[in-house]
Amino acid sequence: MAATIIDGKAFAATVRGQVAEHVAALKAGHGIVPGLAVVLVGEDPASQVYVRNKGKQTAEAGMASFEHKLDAATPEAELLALVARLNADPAVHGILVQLPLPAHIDAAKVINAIDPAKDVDGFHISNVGLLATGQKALVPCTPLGCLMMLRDHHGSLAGMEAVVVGRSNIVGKPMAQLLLGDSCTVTVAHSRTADLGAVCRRADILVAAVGRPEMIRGDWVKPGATVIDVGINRVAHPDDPGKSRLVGDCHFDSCAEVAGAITPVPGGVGPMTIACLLANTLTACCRAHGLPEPQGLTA
Ligand SMILES: Nc1nc2c(c(=O)[nH]1)N[C@@H](CN(C=O)c1ccc(C(=O)N[C@@H](CCC(=O)O)C(=O)O)cc1)CN2
Repeated sequence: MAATIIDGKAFAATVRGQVAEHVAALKAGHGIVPGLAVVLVGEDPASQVYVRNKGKQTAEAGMASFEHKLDAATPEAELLALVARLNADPAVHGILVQLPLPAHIDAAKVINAIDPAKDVDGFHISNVGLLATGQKALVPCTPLGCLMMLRDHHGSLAGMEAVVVGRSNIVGKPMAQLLLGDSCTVTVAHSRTADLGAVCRRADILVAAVGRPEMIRGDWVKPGATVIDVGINRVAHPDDPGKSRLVGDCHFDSCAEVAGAITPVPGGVGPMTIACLLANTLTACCRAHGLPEPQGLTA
């Protein structure tokens, strides 16, 4: 294996430490405690784990954590009423509705009901538009985490050729906007791109967010490229089909033989998602109170 492993778990701990320092200063200097409200509808096991971790890490950073767990059959109107209450609550600076939502709820309607200034997921159409037009926005946490890791590894990204594989609203599209903002030359590819391998081989920075286990293999990677694997896919264990294991969208061993640097799964992009959620909550709090934003924790 030739590649440097980009340790997202360690980097996320550093980011959380920086957030905690800012939070302590806000408390000491201004008596302000940033607050994050997380809303979970239903009992999806993975979502329950993510929401529990969000609450724990929010409290560890010194922020106030408000958890709202609703029954899977909660009517959409009830969820919208909760969002309206959180929008009006001055102790809440960030609101996150855990996805996916049950099928009877219109996720876009709920997301767009969140006050954009409290939309720490960066999914509200106002934040999407602000990011797309290069204005100050709240930025989706997973692509923000990828950008932080890339800046940390490379310094400047200007002039680099970036290929993002995946076109989701949560990762692919905002990732492309962020890389453009850092002056990369950006291609957005996807599962139906013609000769996807040849497109990927152009990339100095290859971001895989296509949701297909181990689809990208080493012969699609340009020698020395930086590979950011956003995929989190649970697959059967090869030695014991009764057990499962997590793999990314990249075939780690073959990609690591060719890449210059690569994020592992688990322990790469995933932990950065929650660290950036804390960073966004801090940013939203500072903006709400007209205070300077933390440096290095925003796009
Ligand atoms: N409202 C939102 N919903 C969802 C988001 C989001 O950003 N906002 N993202 C994902 C889930 N997610 C956070 O919510 C998330 C996913 C994965 C991880 C993580 O740390 N993964 C670990 C592995 C965890 C495991 O063992 O299963 C890793 O990659 O190392 C954190 C957060 C969908 N919903």
